[in-house]
Parts: sequence; structure tokens; C-alpha cells
Amino acid sequence: MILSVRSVSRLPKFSLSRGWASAASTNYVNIMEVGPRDGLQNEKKAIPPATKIELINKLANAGLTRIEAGSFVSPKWIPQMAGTVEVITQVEHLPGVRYPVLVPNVKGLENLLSVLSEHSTSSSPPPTDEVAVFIAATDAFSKANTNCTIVESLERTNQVVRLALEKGLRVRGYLSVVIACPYSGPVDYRKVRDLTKELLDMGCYEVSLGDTTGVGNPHSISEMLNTVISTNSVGKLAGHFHDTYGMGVANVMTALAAGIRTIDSSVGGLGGCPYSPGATGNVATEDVLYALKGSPYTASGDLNKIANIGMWISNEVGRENSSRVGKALHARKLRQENLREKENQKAKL
Ligand SMILES: CC(C)(COP(=O)([O-])OP(=O)([O-])OC[C@H]1O[C@@H](n2cnc3c(N)ncnc32)[C@H](O)[C@@H]1OP(=O)([O-])[O-])[C@@H](O)C(=O)NCCC(=O)NCCSC(=O)C[C@@](C)(O)CC(=O)[O-]
Repeated sequence: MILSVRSVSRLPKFSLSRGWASAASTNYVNIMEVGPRDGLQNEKKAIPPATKIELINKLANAGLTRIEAGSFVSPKWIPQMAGTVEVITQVEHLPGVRYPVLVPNVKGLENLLSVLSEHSTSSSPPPTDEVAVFIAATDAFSKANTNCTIVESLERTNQVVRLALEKGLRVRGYLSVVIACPYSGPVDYRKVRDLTKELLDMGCYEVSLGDTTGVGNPHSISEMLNTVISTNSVGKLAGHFHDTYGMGVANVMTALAAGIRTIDSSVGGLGGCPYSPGATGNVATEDVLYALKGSPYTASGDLNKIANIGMWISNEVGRENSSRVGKALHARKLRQENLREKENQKAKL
């Protein structure tokens, strides 16, 4: 079943200068699927690149058009993201689908650029045309996640953004811990507003506001967004909500009501940040799509296919599926199969 879903040919127009058509004036919701990166980076069990490739291909074939494929971070810091080169060079690269990767520093970007240059003579599409940089709204989280203060991370990130833009890559920005920091507590939303502006001024086409710990609720998310939107264009913002307290979908709807039209989510609710103790995965893609069903909002992605992928990848990584919708659809499918089986048995008698 495809819910309020536009076929790929009806997706918003992409232009090199402006990126995906700003959706703030429309009801089209861009889903940024972060499961293969944010989702898998925290798993204990080693996940072979072949599984990640299969996951990304399945997600693209289920109609998702922005799929974060991996990270060029230090494998000492995030061992699960080793193998990203294999992943981005071997996925199917469907037309109209973007496969961004996370890059923390110039070293990571240079590693990516050498992969891109090796591929420049190939007739196949480039492994990626987009990177994501990331900073945090508190020094404590910045130190834990990237071993530097906010000021140092701005300098580091600025270098990455400049070089990436010079090389023709699109750059997305992440700002972590926009509501609360697991190390230093509540966050001043004016800091979130100012750091968002810094990322946009550097040249990020969009800034994803991360409730990394997942403690936000519609009230705090709304307050934070009002502050951020006071000086930043809502069309350049995305919502990235971890579902630790079960507020993910409510926070998504709050962000949409505030005018945000890009939502990060992960299939099966995979994930969590290794430097955010206790935080669970992102709001599940299935849960977001289900919440939009029958609403004025549209999004691309086949709910049933994505729910099946959520069950499959949860089994692959040996964890419980965190998507309530995914589990409900799976249970319904089992009931229907059971019923059919009984009817077949009856017919044979
Ligand atoms: C930023 C660093 C590298 C600093 O880490 P550092 O230890 O300060 O780096 P360094 O420059 O001193 O280098 C140390 C070693 O790492 C190597 N190195 C250095 N850079 C790279 C690289 N790019 N790729 C591969 N190797 C690298 C470097 O070559 C050296 O190797 P050695 O000489 O010891 O053999 C490290 O802290 C790091 O990789 N952090 C990444 C942490 C991370 O990925 N966190 C998760 C993603 S963020 C997130 O999940 C939040 C988000 C985005 O989803 C939004 C939200 O929910 O809030």
C-alpha cells in the first residue's frame, strides 16, 4: 500500500542551485532516512557492508529518496561505520535518490574525495554528491562526540564545508542536543538559534535540529523551534527526533505545524548516538508515514514495504523492532496469513 505517496516522477523538482524545492510552502514532507548511518552506528554486533548495501537498496526501492549511507569518521571512534567506502560504491544508485554521508573533519572529506576521484572516469553515477557535517549545542557533548569544543568544531566544520562546496558537493548540517545535553543538562535555545545560523552562513543548505537524547516533547520542541525560526528560515530546517520517551511522532507533528518539511527518521526506529547514553533510535520511518496517513501532508515511501524492511533489518542485527507501526503491521500480516492458511485447509477438506 502506498500512502499519500507521490510517485517518483511527482517528487518536488530538484535544481542544482536550490536543492530540493523548498517544501515550506507545500505539504510535501521530505523524509531523510538515517537508519543505515545513525541507526547502525550504535549496534553492538558487527554488521557486514553487504547487509548495509542490501538495506539501502531495499529502502530506495521502497520509494525513499534521501538515504544517509554511512560516515567517514574515525573507525576507532565509530567501528560500525568502517566499510562506508564499500557501501557507497556498491549501492544501486537509483535515479532521483541521494546517498549523503557524514564527515567530521577534513581528513574524512579527503578520504571521500579520493573515492570520488577514483570514480570520476566511471560511467556510473558518483557514489555520493552530498556530505553532512555535525556540531553540538554544548561543549560537553561536542567534546564527547568529536573531541573538541564548540568553537573548535566551528572552525573544523567551516574548513570541511568550504572544501566540500568548492568540490561541488552539497552540505547538510546537523546540530545535536538542541533540547538537553546528556552531560550538561538543559540547553539554551538561543544558542541553538545562533549555531543554526552559523551552519547556514557557512553554506549548509539545511540544518537538522537533533533532539539527540529524545527528551523533548511538543512543548519544548515548539519553544525551541520558535526561537530558532525567529532568525532562520524554516524552509532550511529539518527535525531529527530520537524516540527515547515515545515523543518522536508528536514532535514530528509539532515540527510540521511549525513549517518544517524535512524529517529525519530511521527504519525500524534503529539506532541511538554512541555518545548519548540511554538514548534510543530515531523516530521510526514507518511511524512517521503512518502518522501522515489521511493528513494534508504527503511523503514518498511505501509504508508496507518499509515496515517489512524494518522487520528484516531488526532480525539481521538481532534487536527488537522499535517501530510500533512496523510491529502492528507485521502482526496484522501474520493474522491474515493464518486466516488464509485456515481457509486453504478448509477448502481442501
Ligand atoms: C572527529 C574525530 C575524528 C576526532 O578525533 P581525534 O581523536 O581528536 O582525531 P585526531 O585528528 O587526533 O586523529 C586521531 C586518529 O584518528 C584518525 N582520524 C581522524 N579523523 C579521521 C577520519 N575522518 N576518518 C578516519 N580516521 C580519522 C587519525 O588519522 C588518527 O589516527 P592514528 O594516527 O591514531 O592512527 C573523532 O572524534 C570522530 O571520528 N568522531 C565521530 C563521532 C561520531 O561519528 N559520532 C556519531 C555521529 S554524530 C551523531 O550521531 C548525532 C547526529 C548527527 O545523528 C544528530 C543527533 O542525533 O544529534
